[in-house]
Amino acid sequence: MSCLAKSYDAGISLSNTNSSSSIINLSLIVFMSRIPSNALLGSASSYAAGPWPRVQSSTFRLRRAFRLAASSSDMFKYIQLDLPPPLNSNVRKAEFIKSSTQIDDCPPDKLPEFALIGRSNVGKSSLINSLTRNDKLAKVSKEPGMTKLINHYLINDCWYLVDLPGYGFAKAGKSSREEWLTFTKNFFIKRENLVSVFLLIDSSVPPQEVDKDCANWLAECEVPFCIVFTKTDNRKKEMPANAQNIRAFKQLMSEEWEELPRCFETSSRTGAGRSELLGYVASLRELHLRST
Ligand SMILES: Nc1nc2c(ncn2[C@@H]2O[C@H](COP(=O)(O)OP(=O)(O)OP(=O)(O)O)[C@@H](O)[C@H]2O)c(=O)[nH]1
Ligand SMILES: [Mg+2]
Repeated sequence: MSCLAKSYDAGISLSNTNSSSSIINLSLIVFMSRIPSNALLGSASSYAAGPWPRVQSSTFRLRRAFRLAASSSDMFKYIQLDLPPPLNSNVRKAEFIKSSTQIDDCPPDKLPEFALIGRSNVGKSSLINSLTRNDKLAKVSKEPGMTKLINHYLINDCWYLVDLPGYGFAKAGKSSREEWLTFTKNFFIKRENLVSVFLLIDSSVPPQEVDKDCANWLAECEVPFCIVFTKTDNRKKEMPANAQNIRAFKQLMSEEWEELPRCFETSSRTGAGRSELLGYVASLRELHLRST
């Protein structure tokens, strides 16, 4: 595979290329190309309260595994690891553990975590309920700004889903936007056991600049993430079709990204994309275990 990465992705792409032997072919793609700082930081700063500090590679163990694969800041490496298929993608048990106002209050154990971020109302809490098949687990509301704290949900007693407050809530004042930034910045930077982030994008509306900015600063912070398009069942009147919105968002990202992070198309109403996302989580957990 040859590709000159223009911007950079500290992500993982999973593809089942060898179904006969039931081996998940885990393609670990690490782009270590220099980011066009004006494009990236310029757009990110349009809604960031301040410059996002770079994350130390030692902060995330999984990330350290990515780093080992790259030898220079202007190269990308493509490594394939053969892993057994995800064995434990079922959700047998899901429980709310706690809400935290700050990182120090989060559960102290080191179980692998997957955090959901995205604009207010994009469907983060609904996705948690859909993944766990429990409509009462996370609070859902038509009104944006429902989730205000870091909420930890323990799955099968061995990993966490983390619901975070949404961004881009127009009615939120400057101080609450800054609060959100401090909140999530700290979470991404300090949380050692954060394996990956799901960046949720509403497929029922055309691409939003703020979502692309969010993807860019996740990359800038070297936070591994995948993109989860939500509400694929929800066709809004007088809006382009969801598939068209998804294509347009990918197109927008491709202007800066040589290779996009892994993408999922989901609906919390119909359960579309649920098993794919859970399979992805299971494989990442396995990789995480191997890298620690
Ligand atoms: N049609 C449809 N509606 C959805 C879907 N997911 C969420 N919604 C609706 O979107 C609204 C917002 O959902 P939430 O899950 O509360 O969104 P959130 O991202 O957690 O919002 P905040 O906590 O405010 O950041 C609710 O009315 C949900 O019923 C989906 O897949 N399809
Ligand atoms: Mg919510």
